[in-house]
Amino acid sequence: MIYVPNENNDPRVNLAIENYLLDKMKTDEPILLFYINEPSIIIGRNQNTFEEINQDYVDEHGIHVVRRLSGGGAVYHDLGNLNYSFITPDDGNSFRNFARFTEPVVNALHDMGVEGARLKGRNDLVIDDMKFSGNAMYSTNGRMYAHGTLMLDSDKNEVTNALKVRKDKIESKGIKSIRSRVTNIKPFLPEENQDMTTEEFRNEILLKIFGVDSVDEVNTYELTEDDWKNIKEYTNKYYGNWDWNYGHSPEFNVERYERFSIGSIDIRLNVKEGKIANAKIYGDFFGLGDIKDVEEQLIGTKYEREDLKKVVDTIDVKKYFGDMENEDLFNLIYSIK
Ligand SMILES: Nc1ncnc2c1ncn2[C@@H]1O[C@H](COP(=O)(O)OC(=O)CCCC[C@@H]2CCSS2)[C@@H](O)[C@H]1O
Repeated sequence: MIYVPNENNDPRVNLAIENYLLDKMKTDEPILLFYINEPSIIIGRNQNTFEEINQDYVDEHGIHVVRRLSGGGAVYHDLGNLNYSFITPDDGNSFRNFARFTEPVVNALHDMGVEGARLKGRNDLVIDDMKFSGNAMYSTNGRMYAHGTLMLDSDKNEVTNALKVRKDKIESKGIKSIRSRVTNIKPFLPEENQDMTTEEFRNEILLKIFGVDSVDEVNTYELTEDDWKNIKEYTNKYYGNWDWNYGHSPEFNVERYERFSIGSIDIRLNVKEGKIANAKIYGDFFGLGDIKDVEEQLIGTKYEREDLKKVVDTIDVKKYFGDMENEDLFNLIYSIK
């Protein structure tokens, strides 16, 4: 096994490193990568980002939103969460065999005194039936990775707040995350280890997985300047790019209705690849202009705060709707009440 040290905390970079190692480091030896992310939501490959996150909350708290290659549901990461990733050749028997890759981690946890840790169901690690680790896999061109989270000391409130589904009705063909009771590992560690940092926890797990007493004994590969050049490309092209993180979502519909002093407004949007593909506005308001003009102005706009705000600000709302403000229209289309 080869260990690739990594102290990066940016989820866009971390997922790029993992993707790069999968594509380019063609070795038969399993590679072990760890990463710790700043507050972020990591969306499953086939999910609808718009549906999985609380966008207003995410914007207010500067939480990253990044889509990964592996399937499964959305998870929340912060600096109290350690992610591990085994990158290996795909022998054809390991895909969906979660036990194969979670076993070394579960054993490491047992060695550290977390006795109750075990695999439950398809892809969860639990203690007392409470989840502390979600796992997923991705396979391409004869190579695969199996990765998982380890909630050592995450902010559990944030897990709920950031992942809260938007209140407005969004119909989608995406896969919904399974909501489960979560726990941190920390309270289950022996008392003398409960003040461990996430990095110290990582180093312990590393030693246990390699079965050695010191980091010097771990077979290590340091990323080179050339590796970094490639990793930056992956970051820009995918994980740092709105089109991948949001635009890749399945098509969905948004329906918003509100009664204003000028009458009711009912907006129906169809969003494809993250952009408004169709817009219909109904209601009993008295408009001067043809509402079709407004619908056409909305078409092609990204269903995203800044772009949408720019477009809505150019609309002469008084002409089309009567006594209301551009902000009212924006909030109706986008914000959560
Ligand atoms: N960090 C973390 N760890 C464990 N469980 C979590 C976490 N965040 C949220 N959840 C819970 O899991 C469900 C989603 O479970 P679900 O089974 O739908 O999805 C997963 O587990 C996917 C795991 C992906 C792991 C990757 C590893 C490196 S990058 S991300 C969510 O609704 C919460 O209840």
